[in-house]
Amino acid sequence: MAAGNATTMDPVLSVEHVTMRFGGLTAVKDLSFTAARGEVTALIGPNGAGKTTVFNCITGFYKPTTGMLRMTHRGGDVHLLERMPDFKISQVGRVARTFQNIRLFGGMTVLENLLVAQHNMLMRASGMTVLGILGFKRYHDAAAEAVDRARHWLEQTQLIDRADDPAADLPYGAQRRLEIARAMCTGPELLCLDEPAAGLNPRESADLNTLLLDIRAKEGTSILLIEHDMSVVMQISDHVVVLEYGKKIADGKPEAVRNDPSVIAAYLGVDDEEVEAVEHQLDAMAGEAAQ
Ligand SMILES: Nc1ncnc2c1ncn2[C@@H]1O[C@H](COP(=O)(O)OP(=O)(O)OP(=O)(O)O)[C@@H](O)[C@H]1O
Repeated sequence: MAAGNATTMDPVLSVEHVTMRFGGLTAVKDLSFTAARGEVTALIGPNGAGKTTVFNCITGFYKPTTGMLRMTHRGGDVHLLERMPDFKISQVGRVARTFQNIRLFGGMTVLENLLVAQHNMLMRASGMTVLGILGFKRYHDAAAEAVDRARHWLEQTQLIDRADDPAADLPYGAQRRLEIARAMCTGPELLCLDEPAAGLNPRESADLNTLLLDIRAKEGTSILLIEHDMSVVMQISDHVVVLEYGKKIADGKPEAVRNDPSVIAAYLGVDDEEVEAVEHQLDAMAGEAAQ
């Protein structure tokens, strides 16, 4: 799917004039961008650019100092995330996330990790335990659905054979997939992934691309991604937003952003005037390599 055009796109998340200050430090400055429904939007930028801070605002870890985070569901319901307590952002806002540093329950089995993720839904079905204790059908149905959903995501992430193993025993790449499975078990409309390819080998990184494209195509889930691995960004993103020192410096299709002089300058740490010379050098090197 093509990157959204701001005037015609169907927005799932609109970040509107968000600023986040920590004391005297402004980590994010008047940031606005839109993530379109059913697309993969990548948030990139050099270290310390403010990417994780944006994620933390979207997912309720921080309340932005100013600005709005408007989540629009498929049915048209609108939720202002900055006004919600963080537990409601997953449950009501239908935003799920993974973390830069994997955060699983290492002592629990792989399957249990996915059932814990559905705890809120099970608690509601249990009438806050009373119906569960009394053995009501509604609770049993919800519990069976939770197991089915967990199995589905274990199959999608190729972890079904490890369902009964402690999560901590999984290899690193499998733990990253389990985090994505766990997030998907909550039925999100927006899946936020903080550096999902970090630490993966090229094969695992390619498998991750396939998994994310499947999630987008089969579930219609919109994805917002922070990623340093440009091969992942360029291969699966429909739309890229670039931050530098908390400010947006580019916003568009991957190929346009990749060739944007201010983005090249931000990544290479050179002034705008020097970018042209650097681009010539890169072109010359690419030409030599092709011969
Ligand atoms: N809780 C906090 N208190 C104070 N400063 C913070 C806090 N969280 C982030 N910052 C600062 O905000 C700025 C942006 O940090 P952030 O982690 O959002 O950047 P990033 O783009 O995600 O970087 P990286 O790619 O290295 O993860 C940095 O200067 C960081 O030190």
